[in-house]
Amino acid sequence: MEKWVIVNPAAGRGKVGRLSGAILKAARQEGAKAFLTEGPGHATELAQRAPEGARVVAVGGDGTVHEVLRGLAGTDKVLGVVPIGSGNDFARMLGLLGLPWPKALELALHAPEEAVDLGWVNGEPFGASLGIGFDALVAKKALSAPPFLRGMPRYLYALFAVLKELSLPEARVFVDGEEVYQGPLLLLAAMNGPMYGGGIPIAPMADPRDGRLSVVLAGEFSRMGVVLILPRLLLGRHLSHPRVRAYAGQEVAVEFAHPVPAHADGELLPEASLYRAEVRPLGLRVVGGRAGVQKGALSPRPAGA
Ligand SMILES: Nc1ncnc2c1ncn2[C@@H]1O[C@H](COP(=O)(O)OP(=O)(O)OP(=O)(O)O)[C@@H](O)[C@H]1O
Repeated sequence: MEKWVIVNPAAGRGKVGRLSGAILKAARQEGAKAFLTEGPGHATELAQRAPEGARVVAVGGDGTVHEVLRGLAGTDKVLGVVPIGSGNDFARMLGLLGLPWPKALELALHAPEEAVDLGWVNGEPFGASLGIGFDALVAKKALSAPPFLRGMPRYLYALFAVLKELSLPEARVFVDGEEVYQGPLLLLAAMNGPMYGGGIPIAPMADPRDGRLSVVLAGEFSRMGVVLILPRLLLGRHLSHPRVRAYAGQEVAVEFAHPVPAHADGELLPEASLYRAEVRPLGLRVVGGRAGVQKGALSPRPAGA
């Protein structure tokens, strides 16, 4: 079986770039073909070029994983991950955080594979998360934040800029063909894993092997309501809020009168007024943490050490 390692030097705020020489060398020593991405979209092209049945390892954060996933979803290629990004929610979903990179690479190249559910939305695959509405608006706003703002300050700038001009779209939401909500919508998350946004537990109950998407919907919220629910969201205690609803299903459709932003695994999607998401149960072959746990290979050391 061929093994390809795709390294995004821009991930982890430059950390992967600093480690890239050592990562490429280690991968080649293990008999893998190793590549540095040259820009956005390149990881998808590389993953598409890998032969059928190959194991393709993404080295970076959720953006890198998503790009590789776009290149291999629906094939029998196997996805491995070495999580060294600033957002690593897909790796977190697989139980892969907490390994120094050489160990994570060894696991990704040699551990047995397993299967997890695979999400699709409007023809685009997602591994951990689909977010429609507020969180995607914040991600979009962050793209135009002043360049000197990075990390959390950049996120907070975008958050408050979106809050300032908050206007909720009217939506209709269908789960497995049944209309479950009609009204103003702050956000809808259709989740395969429990977290998005770099560790925000939006759907603590999500299980990537249950054959369903966990849907969390926040309806009509005022600006102050958004600010007040944020601490509860960060603690995963938002589901009991009266304006928050949770569902699970194999198909989710969200209809708006106008296009509304959405993201898949944190990457902005083409804006649409209709999002149709579905899950392919155990439709993605991955190298996850379970095999490593069984072999005793996981340790509690910090990631990327
Ligand atoms: N060679 C490159 N130069 C610049 N950007 C690149 C390159 N290769 C890939 N990218 C882009 O880098 C982006 C960030 O990657 P990724 O999300 O994996 O890292 P991250 O540190 O987790 O970033 P984020 O803070 O966005 O979560 C991706 O959207 C990808 O398109």
